[in-house]
Amino acid sequence: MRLDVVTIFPDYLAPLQLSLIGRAQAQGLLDVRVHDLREHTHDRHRTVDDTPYGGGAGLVMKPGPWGEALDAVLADPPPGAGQDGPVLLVPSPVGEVFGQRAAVDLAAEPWLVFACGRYEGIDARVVEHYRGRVRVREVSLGDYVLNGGEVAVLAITEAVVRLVPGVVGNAASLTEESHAPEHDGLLEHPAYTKPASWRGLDVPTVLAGGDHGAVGRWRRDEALRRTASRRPDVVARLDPARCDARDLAV
Ligand SMILES: COc1ccc2nc(C(=O)O)sc2c1
Repeated sequence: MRLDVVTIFPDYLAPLQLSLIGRAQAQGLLDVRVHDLREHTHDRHRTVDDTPYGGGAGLVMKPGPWGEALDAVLADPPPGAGQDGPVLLVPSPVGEVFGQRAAVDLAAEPWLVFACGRYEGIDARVVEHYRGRVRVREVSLGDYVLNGGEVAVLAITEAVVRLVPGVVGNAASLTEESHAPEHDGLLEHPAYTKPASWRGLDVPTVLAGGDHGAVGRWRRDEALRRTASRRPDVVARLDPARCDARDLAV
């Protein structure tokens, strides 16, 4: 997978060189390229923003530098980019809320390009223009507002890249996690390790009993109970063929 990130704060993306994502690059599973938007300005002050048409507070990112930056990225496709080209992801408070389903879909893409906005956002014509050239998805981490897209890029990249085959050592663990489609999107059951008793709190006896069937049932019940009590929105979109009200009445 190739990831391109265009930003005015390249150093913000330094964590992509660490840990799991850094290791994926060393293994050749991932090619991350961070581009400084200011390299596509031509004035002495390297200006990337200006006042909004129609007035109002704040500044809007100019379309010119974005057009040059994204054109330069698109002009250098990775091998295997395919006919569809990249998915252009634009983190934004007005975007679709990013979730595990989107992470799974994006993990199957050979090429993702992120456009990190700052200030009051990017001139709307940039998204409009590129919708005619590539698949564009405006995405938000949730119903709150950050100062820019970089934090969202770090979160989305981690959620997506860990699903790329070979990146996580034990791929089986991915199917048992919260929100995993293989886990019906439920929240994960509680986890325990040694010692069996800690500060008067004991590990549930079923987990130490060696009855794998009973452990599996206990874990499923705990996942259903947690999901029902904490995430009614997740319950609302469960597949009734796999989880019905009886299951949730645990
Ligand atoms: C100007 O660029 C921004 C500003 C706020 C913001 N908030 C996000 C979020 O996911 O909450 S993405 C994002 C991008």
